[in-house]
Amino acid sequence: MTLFNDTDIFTQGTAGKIIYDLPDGELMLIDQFIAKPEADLYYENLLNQTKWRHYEMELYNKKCVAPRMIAWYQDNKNATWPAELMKIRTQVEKEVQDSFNAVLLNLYRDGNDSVAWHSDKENNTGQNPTIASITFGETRIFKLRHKFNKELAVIEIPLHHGSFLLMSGTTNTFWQHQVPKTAKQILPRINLTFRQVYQDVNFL
Ligand SMILES: O=C(O)CCC(=O)C(=O)O
Ligand SMILES: [Fe+2]
Repeated sequence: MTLFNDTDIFTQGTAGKIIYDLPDGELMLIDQFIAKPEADLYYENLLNQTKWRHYEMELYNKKCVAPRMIAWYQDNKNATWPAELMKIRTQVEKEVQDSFNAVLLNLYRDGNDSVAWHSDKENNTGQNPTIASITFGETRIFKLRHKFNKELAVIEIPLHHGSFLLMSGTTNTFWQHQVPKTAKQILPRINLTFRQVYQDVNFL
């Protein structure tokens, strides 16, 4: 017998926009960008309807499987975008006043799933990409560290259900980010990162 829905326990931060005073970058957070009832529906839909798959990558000439599941949509490439993803993309584009043509979906099944330190500046997103990140489900800590100035403290941002984080300007040139593992017993978290890509992305 289920006494409550999983989504009942997902918390949202205090509504509002935070613009971080980030040296060498631009970072903005909007908690409750997507209101709870809607965020709950998106969570259920994306969790159950997405064709999640493993992401294999090469690390030091060895094949590894990333500790999370992924999916990828790109205009004019694979399958058409599901209606829910398109709705979120439109809402994000309206807020950012910019357009995106691709989205990477990440599923962190539990506390063992994570993403290691990296920058999103890849060949196919050009210099200084704008990355718009939406979170549904369990809150996880998003960390940022400066690549060169080790005197700057690591920044820790809890990304709540329905939150929106925007990394722009030179953020991805000067900063790396990660979502560390946690020993806590937690439910899944879904993260969507909308991007503008200039070439075919073949890893997906
Ligand atoms: O899950 C997150 O919040 C970050 C995901 C990420 O860094 C990425 O997809 O490049
Ligand atoms: Fe990233």
